Amino acid sequence: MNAIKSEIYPVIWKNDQVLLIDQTRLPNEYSVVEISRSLDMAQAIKTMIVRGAPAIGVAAAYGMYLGALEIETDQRKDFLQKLEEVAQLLQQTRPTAVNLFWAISRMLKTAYESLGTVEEIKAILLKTAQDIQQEDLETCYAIGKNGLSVLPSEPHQLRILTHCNTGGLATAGYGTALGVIRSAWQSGRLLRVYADETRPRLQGAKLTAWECVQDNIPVTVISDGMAAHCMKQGMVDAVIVGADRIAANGDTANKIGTYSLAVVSKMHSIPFFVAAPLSTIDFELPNGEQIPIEERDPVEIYQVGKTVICPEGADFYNPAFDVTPAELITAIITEKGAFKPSDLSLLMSR
Ligand SMILES: CSC[C@H]1O[C@H](OP(=O)(O)O)[C@H](O)[C@@H]1O
Repeated sequence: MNAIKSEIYPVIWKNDQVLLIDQTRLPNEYSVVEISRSLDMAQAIKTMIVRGAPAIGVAAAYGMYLGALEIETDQRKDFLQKLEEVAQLLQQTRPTAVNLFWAISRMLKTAYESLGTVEEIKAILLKTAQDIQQEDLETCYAIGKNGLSVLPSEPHQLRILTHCNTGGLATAGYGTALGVIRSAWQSGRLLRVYADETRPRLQGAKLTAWECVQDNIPVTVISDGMAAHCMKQGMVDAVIVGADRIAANGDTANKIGTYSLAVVSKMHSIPFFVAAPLSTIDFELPNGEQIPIEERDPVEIYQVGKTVICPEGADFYNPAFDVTPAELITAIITEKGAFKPSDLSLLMSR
């Protein structure tokens, strides 16, 4: 079997600060940003210093605690009112990943349900943020294990294509889709990963490739446009991606480019899996039509590094996510097991 390192934790609580791996500087520079204020945490999420649906949920939870520390009152009502303002600040950072809103709601619920003093509430908020982080790490290990049970049985060593980054950097650690890939590697079930570079922010080329190299997992980086060709050439046995928001019927919002991967996978009868924690499922949304799709600054399209690659006069469109219809998804792998999209309702209130 194969050993892995997988000690990549993008968010660390240490000495009354949050330490974030600066994911905008990887893979060329491993640097850590120290966050002590809720405003700085909001900025870190918006600028993608920390990114990845579960990871921004964990980051937002600590952002709520940092915001609570900034509230200087011992009056419960006043404290809760100001904590709502911190929640709004963090909710305005990125609209698609439901994990962010789930984590903020859980922190607010904790505060409202706590009957102690303001100081006692603050202490419980820290514990809740730490619980959210630990639970997500354990969830990723469970997703990794559950993913093994649905991977194709042949060939024994699989060639798995993935999109964007869904590893330790995108979660509390270990990863969702990349967590399944790690588990396959540890079990001797993986031959190679094909990582879409994932324009425009290049999370695949920069982050997934970096995580695979850290764990000595064979990885081939391809441009997004090559995925269909690789499938047509018979180079891919399965596709596994993450998710930012899954509607109740299984429609899934994920990094832009996921939908086209699903269409081509269907065309070539290649199983297409989504790996995500229950905190990514939005049971209040009946289908994917209402999932808010973040549109980011066009500079991400027309500038690569410091080089402008497009002429003056061109227009730009930069949606950060797209929605894959449930009928294109073979199974959704969660910490509770793998489910057909049509069976997601079995997971409600689990
Ligand atoms: C563990 S799934 C992470 C999910 O989030 C990513 O988006 P972003 O890099 O913009 O935060 C991408 O959609 C991944 O699939």
